[in-house]
Amino acid sequence: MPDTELRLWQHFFDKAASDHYYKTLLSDSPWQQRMRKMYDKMVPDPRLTAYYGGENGHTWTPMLLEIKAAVEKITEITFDRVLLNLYRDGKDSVAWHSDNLPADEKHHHIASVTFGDTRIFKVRHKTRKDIQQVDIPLTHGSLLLMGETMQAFYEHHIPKTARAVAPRINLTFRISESQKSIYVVK
Ligand SMILES: O=C(O)CCC(=O)C(=O)O
Ligand SMILES: [Fe+2]
Repeated sequence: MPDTELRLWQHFFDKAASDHYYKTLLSDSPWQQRMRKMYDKMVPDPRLTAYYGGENGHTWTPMLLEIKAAVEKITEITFDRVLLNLYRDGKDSVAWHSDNLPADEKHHHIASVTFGDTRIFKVRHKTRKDIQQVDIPLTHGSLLLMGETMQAFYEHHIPKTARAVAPRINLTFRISESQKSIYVVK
């Protein structure tokens, strides 16, 4: 893609491993309902989250370290945080956003792993209208690597869907960012 690099491994984890990770993460993660200030109201995020690593995150579990090691091996990048998102059904979503700058004010790669039902990951350029928006179905066991310039030039979004969908878990492996605000919501 112009201005950045996106790499997708559709079957990075095989079905047996993905099923195992999905079931365990779904039942054992400390899922939280985050609230976000919008205008003057506090509104719940349309998904549940769990954050690991850093000063304020939960302590890494052996399973998350195992997934992280596999991601690091293929990408040759070392990550130190992971944000888990749980999309319980088609009503859960994430609004158009780009991920915030880490504390070091530099953009880094972000690796995104999916377990569970497929949802569409939409990507659009922030300023160039001549670049077509892309829709990437993120399937069970997939790995998507977003390049360093992705957050500066592009926004992404998981829309709600009227289809009957099972839960989806997404893990975004990141490099040292502040925990307080992970998104810039437009
Ligand atoms: O669920 C996804 O695939 C994307 C999640 C996301 O954009 C984020 O956590 O910043
Ligand atoms: Fe994001």
